[in-house]
Amino acid sequence: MLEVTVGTKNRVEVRGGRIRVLKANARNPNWVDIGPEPIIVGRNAACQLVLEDGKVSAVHAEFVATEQGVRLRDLGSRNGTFIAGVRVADVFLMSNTKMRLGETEMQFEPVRPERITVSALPAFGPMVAQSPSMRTIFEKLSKVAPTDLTVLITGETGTGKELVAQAVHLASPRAKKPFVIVDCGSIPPTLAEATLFGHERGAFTGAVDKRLSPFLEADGGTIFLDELGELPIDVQPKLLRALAERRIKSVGGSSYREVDVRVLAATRRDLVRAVNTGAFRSDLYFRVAQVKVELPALRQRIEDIPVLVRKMLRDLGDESAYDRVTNETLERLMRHDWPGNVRELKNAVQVASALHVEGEEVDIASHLGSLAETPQASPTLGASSSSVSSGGSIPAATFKGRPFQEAKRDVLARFERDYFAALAEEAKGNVSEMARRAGMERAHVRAYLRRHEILSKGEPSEQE
Ligand SMILES: Nc1ncnc2c1ncn2[C@@H]1O[C@H](COP(=O)(O)OP(=O)(O)OP(=O)(O)O)[C@@H](O)[C@H]1O
Repeated sequence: MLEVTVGTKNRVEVRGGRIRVLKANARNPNWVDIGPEPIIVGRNAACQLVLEDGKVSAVHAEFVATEQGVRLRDLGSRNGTFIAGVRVADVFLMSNTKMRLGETEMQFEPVRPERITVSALPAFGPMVAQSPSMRTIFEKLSKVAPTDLTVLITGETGTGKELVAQAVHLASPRAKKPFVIVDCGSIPPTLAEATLFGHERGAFTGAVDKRLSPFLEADGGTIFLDELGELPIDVQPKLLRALAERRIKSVGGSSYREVDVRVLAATRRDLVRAVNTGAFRSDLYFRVAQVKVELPALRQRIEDIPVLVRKMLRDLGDESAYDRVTNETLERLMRHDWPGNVRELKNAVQVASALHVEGEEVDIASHLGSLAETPQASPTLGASSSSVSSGGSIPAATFKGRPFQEAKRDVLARFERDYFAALAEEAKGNVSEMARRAGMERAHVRAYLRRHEILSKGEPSEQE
């Protein structure tokens, strides 16, 4: 059994360095240290290192100390980042290097000694991790949580962005006040302002009732702007003003109301690139990203898998089931690509835990991708819309003579389809209500609805 104890080592090592501009007349010719906090270099005055060069993009490149060396990432700049004449996108700098950003020559050198020790935590609220990258993030979150700083959380789908936001709220002095989620990805562009700031009755056609702004609902607490990158460009200045002035005015309203909310935001999109392409305003980006937290994909931190599995089984009320997860299973999990990240792992653990036979192995690996990869239930396998009978037994025609894994996937797919079709009917197509009843996140419910083409003729509704 793999060792999954966390909490013994609360410090990790990263390789740091320093950079400077080589031009004699540079505004800032001094060395800038590169630590575990990213240093953004660009023309925008809010960058940590500002370059006065018309060929440099507003937010051009980022340097950060990692375990592998200082990572230099071009942030989608127009004129590129070059090392020895080669345009680079994402590299690790290990030794003295000269690079060019736009027309600005820069120099990098590693620090001596190369390794910097930084604090790390094995858990933050409900989140656990073993990997140095996540434990460094937990350390950062524990420092940021008690403040009112805005935090921008980025990462692929299912990496835990919403969970981080909840955990930050719960670790803050605002914990007893509301935590309100606004899913910017599902706001129709024409209703963006009314959805963010509320509207008065009759303010526009269709505004039958007054609608309270989520900023007022969250007063004293935290507002979480999920999928911020999807916010329509024309409402971005209004959000920026609201954040800067800490007051809002509803659509059709006559006066401003002060609001006291802490703002957390998340996005799957690379917002910095969106800034460089003009799809996202740089001033709003810097206002929201006072602190940046980039959650690594699960495939980049596979050492977290055992502790996550153990935690998930514990949350399901059966931590001892971890003893029946074999090393082979954990190794298979660690080789998987995880397109759905921690959500995909949680899904597989839940299915494996529900289906496993008492006392036998908990075979999580055979339930991988039960959300993403399950084949559509075959129509040749019986026309009944419910292949799992009310007595719990499955008609033998469903699986007879078929390979076990394939048959199991089919049964699960049919179950998923029937479950979500019934749920959609009960909740009258309201995704938030479905999520509440199913005890799942809305994004997850939406993925199942899309997968099984439920509600595909009409838009799922998002009202709370
Ligand atoms: N470190 C962790 N420990 C335990 N559970 C986790 C962890 N990270 C994520 N999860 C679980 O994984 C699931 C997905 O997390 P979450 O919804 O926060 O992801 P997300 O990045 O916001 O996804 P999306 O971009 O699709 O909205 C949730 O059920 C969450 O509880």
